[in-house]
Amino acid sequence: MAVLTEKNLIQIRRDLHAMPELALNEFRTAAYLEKVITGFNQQYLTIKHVPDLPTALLVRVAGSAPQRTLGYRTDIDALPVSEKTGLPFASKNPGVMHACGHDIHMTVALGVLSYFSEHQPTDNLIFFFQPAEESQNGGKLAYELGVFEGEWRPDEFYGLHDNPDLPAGAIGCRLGTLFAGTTEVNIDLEGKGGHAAYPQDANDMVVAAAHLISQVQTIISRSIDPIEGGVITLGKLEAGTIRNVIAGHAHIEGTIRGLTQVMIEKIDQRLQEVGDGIAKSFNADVTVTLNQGGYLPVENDPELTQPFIDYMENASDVNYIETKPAMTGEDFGYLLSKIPGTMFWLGVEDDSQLHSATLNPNEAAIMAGINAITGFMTDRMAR
Ligand SMILES: CC(=O)N[C@@H](CCC[C@H](N)C(=O)O)C(=O)O
Repeated sequence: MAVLTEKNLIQIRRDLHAMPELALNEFRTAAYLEKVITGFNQQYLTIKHVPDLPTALLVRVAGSAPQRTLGYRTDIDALPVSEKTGLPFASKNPGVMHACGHDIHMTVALGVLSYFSEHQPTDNLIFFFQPAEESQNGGKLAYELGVFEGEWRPDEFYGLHDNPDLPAGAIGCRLGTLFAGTTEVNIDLEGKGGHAAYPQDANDMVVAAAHLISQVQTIISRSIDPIEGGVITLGKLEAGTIRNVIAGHAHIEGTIRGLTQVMIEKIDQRLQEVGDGIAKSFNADVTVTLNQGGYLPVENDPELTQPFIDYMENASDVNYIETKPAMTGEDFGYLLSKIPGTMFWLGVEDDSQLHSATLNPNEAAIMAGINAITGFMTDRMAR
């Protein structure tokens, strides 16, 4: 097959959109990606599987006169969101949706790979199709499995995230921190259930959870420097079974975000303290489980990011926009803590936000993204 056309790419994106899979379960997605890739010119390509991370896929493109190896990473997982776009190619997997645009990410990566499979690069290229970005930190898992050893280790790593707030096809970036680090939070409150009519004989975990949730809101407003900021979102609460039974258990899930590691650790510590305080005042067992995994702040390396920005600012066909740091998280932060590189935004212009059931990225971003990235990589390899 020759380089993928815009028509091929749109079809690929729609196929991928219709078959979203959750973190570490992306088996059909990985098989689809591999099928597309095996249709490319194989002369310069080597495909690598990772037995202990079976939905990961790596492809190496051998350079003609390599001085270095450039890495390009895309994430491939979806979210537990029930799609409400009404699109003809909407998710066929009930309750699961590419609500974060990873279908666009994968399509752009395939487009760039397709280009370099026909136009041999001078440097080596590694494409990493990464499972489990939304949870389970697939990037960290891969790194710890030694996936990037030997000739599979990039010297510099690049990756994008789509952004509905930017015009379709625009490239957004900045020096330094692009995305927050995050900590996943689980809180279990254990008391004593009982009859709704006899609260004196029970220990109500709905009331304890309500107090905990309210107190947690004071961490950002009262303990954190407002100039630095931070976020705690408790997105899930489960407690009780019926109106006239006092709940003896409550379970809360959430996420903490901060732009520095110090900030994340401070918020983590305050959350633990609030949990301990609620345990004492409600005579409950409160277990706060915090897991940062690989979601470190995404730090763009200044030496590599400045040439990236220079290219994007000066390329006649790129709409470059300098962006502010965002409180979204990304486990590419972990990979960038090991291998220097740059993460950037690709504008997909939509009224719906990331993680929304109505997200409908503008597909014009696909070709614009591919052109910007192949252009940048070609320029980078010439230096
Ligand atoms: C870009 C994006 O939306 N990323 C996710 C990453 C999830 C981080 C982690 N699992 C957590 O929830 O703490 C995000 O929610 O920002």
